[in-house]
Amino acid sequence: MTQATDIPVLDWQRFASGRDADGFAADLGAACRGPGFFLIKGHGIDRNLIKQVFSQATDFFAQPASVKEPLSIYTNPHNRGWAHMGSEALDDQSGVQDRKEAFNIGLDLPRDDPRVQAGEPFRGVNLWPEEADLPHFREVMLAYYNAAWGLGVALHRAFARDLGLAEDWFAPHFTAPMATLRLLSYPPASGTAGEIGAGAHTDYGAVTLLLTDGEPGLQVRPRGSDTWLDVPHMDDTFVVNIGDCLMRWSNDIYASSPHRVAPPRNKRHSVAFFLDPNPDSVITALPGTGDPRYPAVTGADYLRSRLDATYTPPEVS
Ligand SMILES: O=C(O)CCC(=O)C(=O)O
Ligand SMILES: [Fe+2]
Repeated sequence: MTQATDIPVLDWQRFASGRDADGFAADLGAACRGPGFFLIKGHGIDRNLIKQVFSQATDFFAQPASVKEPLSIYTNPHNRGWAHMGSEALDDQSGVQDRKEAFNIGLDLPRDDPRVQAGEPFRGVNLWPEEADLPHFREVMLAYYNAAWGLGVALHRAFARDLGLAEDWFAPHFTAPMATLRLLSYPPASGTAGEIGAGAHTDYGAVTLLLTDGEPGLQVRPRGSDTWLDVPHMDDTFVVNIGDCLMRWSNDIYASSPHRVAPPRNKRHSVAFFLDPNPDSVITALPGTGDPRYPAVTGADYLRSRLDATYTPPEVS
């Protein structure tokens, strides 16, 4: 088996026209079978919107903990809100907590949405900072959430093509997804032995669209390799990686590769958009991929099981 040792850069504009004239889907498929990580340029999301997301994130994290505390993810069973430093260990076997803080929003539903009223899993309302503190936060995050959702769904047209399916095969699975927009902030390394920004893990959903700020730290260990590669940062380019759901859907044809964030030299911000499927989507081997290697699981059950392993319950006082 050939082993990919680098992370390809792909130009989305080769596919965005709707015609796959020069084999973009096959190049994308090769990246998904190899490292499971690639960079996407020509993504079509407004550069200015991306700048605003980073600047709102900087302002959000700069607030004192007492202001962020009411938004704690612990007050919310739907994976929304603020995760304080030390609340998470993405490598749940390591016993080492990640040195980062984060803020999540999900699909924005009103309080009177029947799914919210019924208490369906991952169907909560978003938690927002006070408008007086961050007046544009909500509008910027929602605009970006929708743009990233659109790009993530569009990418699945190319995955489907590569996997020999109708291009719209995945569309019904992302109509009301458990997608999470997560702002991340990593403090500079303290120099303590064994510390980690984010422990080694695979992502849980179908695909992750990541924006980085240029401060190094992200590393990937491609399938079949025991070497950690630095994931490069390119201006106005997404780092995209395959998550467990798409690996399971593709019956291991695509790789959901372990990655981690080494403690950065300087403060580091990143913005992850995790595109998980609809909660009731059943993830089972796609047609034509052979005997299933995994039992069928719903999107919601899979995400719940992984989140439960990752979070440290708050101390009971
Ligand atoms: O911050 C990053 O660059 C990656 C974060 C990550 O892998 C995650 O939160 O799942
Ligand atoms: Fe990740």
